[in-house]
Amino acid sequence: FQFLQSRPGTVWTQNILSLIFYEGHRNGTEDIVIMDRVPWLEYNVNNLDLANLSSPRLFFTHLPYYLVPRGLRNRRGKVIYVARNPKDVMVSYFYFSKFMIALETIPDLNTLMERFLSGKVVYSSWLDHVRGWYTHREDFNILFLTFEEMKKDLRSAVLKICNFLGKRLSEKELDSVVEQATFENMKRDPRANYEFLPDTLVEKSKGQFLRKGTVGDWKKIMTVAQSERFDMALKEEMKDLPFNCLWDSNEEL
Ligand SMILES: Nc1ncnc2c1ncn2[C@@H]1O[C@H](COP(=O)(O)OS(=O)(=O)O)[C@@H](OP(=O)(O)O)[C@H]1O
Repeated sequence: FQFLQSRPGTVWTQNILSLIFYEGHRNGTEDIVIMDRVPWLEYNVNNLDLANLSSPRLFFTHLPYYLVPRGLRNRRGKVIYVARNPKDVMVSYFYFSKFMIALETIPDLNTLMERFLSGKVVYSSWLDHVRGWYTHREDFNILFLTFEEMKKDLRSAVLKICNFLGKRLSEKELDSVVEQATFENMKRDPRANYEFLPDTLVEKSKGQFLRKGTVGDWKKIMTVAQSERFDMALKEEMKDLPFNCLWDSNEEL
């Protein structure tokens, strides 16, 4: 199982899980898109028979902790929660909303920022989402990861996932997972780059699902005033959560 909020690196983690668990995905002999390898829990897009998927069943979701299946509360099933610097999440979503036809295009960043901070966005408040999952962590068998640590040391992140899920890979297999999960290689992999999305869902001239894949892109688009407004709304609230790395000022671009 895997649980995430919107734009934190879902597709990235889906791909890592597919590469870890499916040899045919890893060695390129099978051509199954990651959406079918690790399907969406709350929205069965491709009408898969979810109950009868082979074990271990892998899903992704963007749901808050209180909406996921009750069985997970008894630590039946494992949860990987991936968090990302909320400024990067918001900026990524800003571009994503132009690209996805079903999402309302938000005209400017200030408008999005106020909605983002008050939770009036898809999947609701970033802060409540992260805080909810973190404060209820004892109820779940859960591993917290950040986009930033995955970016800094992908190999260690993949190893953490393998250890958590009890999957042993050889050094060679691990190298292959890490290599294929880099941003550049995922962009080239038609099973992972989401270019399979039809024109009825996305406006391809307006962007890409895998856009930049960097840490700190917010610095290029948010003004100092916007960043301060963001800090004021979130930093105090987050001081008891162990996600300070998300705010590290040494983030690379
Ligand atoms: N391999 C790899 N390395 C680094 N970054 C990656 C990778 N794969 C996806 N991404 C980036 O993740 C962002 C998309 O997030 P999600 O997949 O969570 O989007 S969604 O919620 O499912 O719509 C989006 O971020 P931005 O580029 O900042 O927009 C993707 O580019």
